[in-house]
Amino acid sequence: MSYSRVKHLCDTALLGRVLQFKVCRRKMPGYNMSYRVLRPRWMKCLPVLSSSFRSLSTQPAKDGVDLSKFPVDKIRNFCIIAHIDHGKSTLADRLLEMTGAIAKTEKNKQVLDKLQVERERGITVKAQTASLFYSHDRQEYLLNLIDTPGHVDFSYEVSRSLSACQGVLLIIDANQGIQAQTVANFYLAFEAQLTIIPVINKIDLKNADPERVESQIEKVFDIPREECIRISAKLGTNVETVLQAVVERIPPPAGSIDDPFKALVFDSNFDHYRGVVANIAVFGGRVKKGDKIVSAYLCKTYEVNELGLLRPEEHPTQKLFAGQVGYIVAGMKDVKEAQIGDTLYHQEQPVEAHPGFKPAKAMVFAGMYPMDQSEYPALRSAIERLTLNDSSVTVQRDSSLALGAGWRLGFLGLLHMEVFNQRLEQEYNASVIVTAPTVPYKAVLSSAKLIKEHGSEELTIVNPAQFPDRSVVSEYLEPMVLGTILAPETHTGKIMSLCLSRRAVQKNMVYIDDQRVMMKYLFPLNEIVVDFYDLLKSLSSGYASFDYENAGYQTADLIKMDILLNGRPVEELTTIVHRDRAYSTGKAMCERLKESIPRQMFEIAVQAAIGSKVIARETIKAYRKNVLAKCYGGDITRKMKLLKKQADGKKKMRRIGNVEVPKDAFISVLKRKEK
Ligand SMILES: Nc1nc2c(ncn2[C@@H]2O[C@H](COP(=O)(O)OP(=O)(O)OP(=O)(O)O)[C@@H](O)[C@H]2O)c(=O)[nH]1
Repeated sequence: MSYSRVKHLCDTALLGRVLQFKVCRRKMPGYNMSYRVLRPRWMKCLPVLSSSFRSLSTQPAKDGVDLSKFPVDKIRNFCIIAHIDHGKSTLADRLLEMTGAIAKTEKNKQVLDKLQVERERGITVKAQTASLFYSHDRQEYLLNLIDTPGHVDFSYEVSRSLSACQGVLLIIDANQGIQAQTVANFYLAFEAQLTIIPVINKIDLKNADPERVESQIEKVFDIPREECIRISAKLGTNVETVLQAVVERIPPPAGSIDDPFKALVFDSNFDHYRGVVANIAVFGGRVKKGDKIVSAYLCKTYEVNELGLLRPEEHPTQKLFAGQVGYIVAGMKDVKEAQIGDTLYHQEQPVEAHPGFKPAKAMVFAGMYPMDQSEYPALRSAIERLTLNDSSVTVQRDSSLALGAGWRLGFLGLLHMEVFNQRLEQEYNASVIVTAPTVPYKAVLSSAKLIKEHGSEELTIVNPAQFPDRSVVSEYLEPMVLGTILAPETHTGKIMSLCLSRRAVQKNMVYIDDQRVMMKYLFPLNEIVVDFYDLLKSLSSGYASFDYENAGYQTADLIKMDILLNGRPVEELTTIVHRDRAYSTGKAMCERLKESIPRQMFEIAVQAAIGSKVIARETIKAYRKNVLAKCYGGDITRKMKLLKKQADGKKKMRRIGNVEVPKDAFISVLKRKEK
């Protein structure tokens, strides 16, 4: 068997089955077995093989399960939503263990957080699906669980996942109580008209106060306290009640097996061997291997090569039926073919397409360039594939004088941008330069010529280098967000002054109980995007939480500020600032750059300028060789001559010297230190 064939089989889990057979025959533990049955040439596949084995060890039962025995009324589709770190992934682990989807071992921790970046950062960034088999009242149920991220930057993942569900488990930490993302996630589920089951987690903690949390839930969400379930996901306390509540309270999906086949693509990723793997929610009918299906988006026909359940690893089955959630591989080789939000139907039975998802609104834009222009094609394909898995990123071609051809990418927030960058490096081995992030400003043009050129009076500016001059603009607009802050009452003073310093306007303030306050502020997005959350956390000793939603645009007095290194403008560091902030921002950026740029053999002048007027300056001193070291005593004029020669040399170097700006300086220059 050839190497590529083995690899292919591993990926399609066929080899997994062959090896499983051998494991059973020789009665050996699956893990070690993999090394024994391999021939030396196959050893190269070990990483892939071991992951196949891991998946085998995590899904012992229900091989070849007949999904037709789960009619729609025996199916429940639900999401787990919560604020960051309230225990979604831990509860998902318990549910997987209790239903036998994974083995109960120490190693099986946060199994749904599969990405390296998720494990390293300890956060979920990607929603993950797992199908569970559960018996209740002597009836077998198929439960499809979707674990979602908690951070505001990934809320698009949450809203998409909700479209495949009829209910949610809203997890709330028994110690921290309701937090900003709890409120935001509650409203997402509420607007989608889903059944909400409040689950109070971490009751094992010493400071847990489930009573208080129940009162908060009653007050803020108007859900009676009797509906709350108290659990400890870590210890498994009362988790069985959660499963029962899922079956009893969440309605089964609508749709019938007799309807024409209709499925919504709610997520997808790219596999090197099989092409696009789409996660689907089947709204009606059934689909099987070999069926000819059509993508409503492109009107292209495909043949189904593989389909199955996610448990949480792929688990191929023969068919998928109405109400079920699973994956499908249909020979889509191009990333553009798998649009998230697309509808799939049978070739002979066209159906009305699902309206799809509202496109994610990018909040932060940054330039992304290859380290070396020769890496451009590889980076382009990496970005295309990663954006398939993360459809909330917008991509536009861009180029810069200094960095060559690249892209301008739009993200939902700074963490989203950092995670995307990290995934590019870890999953695609791509090394990139990311420029200073900016928010999408708008300019209302007054020049008829420009209006004609752009085809509209309003111009959105995602690249500060293209900021139009005041002379051709009647007004500038900046994006606003409505921020929600939840914090202990004792910290409100400090939080209010932080918000004021960010040009925020208070809209509302209510007590959610006798200790915690919920405040609403209207912020200019630019003021919160880089470092606001970190500062809020640090000045509230980690107790405040923050979430925001889009609040349109407002007129603002904006100007473009250039950063010059030795008199040369660095286009990638150009920023758009509010006029009142220009001096303080310019000064802070120069100071930050002074800290981030390493000293070189020549002096570097770091300047911030508006037009031709320099508003701030810092100097990075040159390394200096002691040219007088060998001059023992002697005439002063000789010393002066040596020093002058050195100074002339430095001047020349400074003129021709190229200042290298370190990669991370582009973001760090924008972070402000709060006094
Ligand atoms: N004491 C205690 N700790 C818990 C419990 N449930 C979760 N934790 C801990 O809380 C931390 C966060 O848990 P996660 O499951 O990663 O939380 P999450 O909500 O999935 O986090 P994000 O995906 O980042 O939003 C981990 O250190 C868990 O061990 C619990 O019932 N009791």
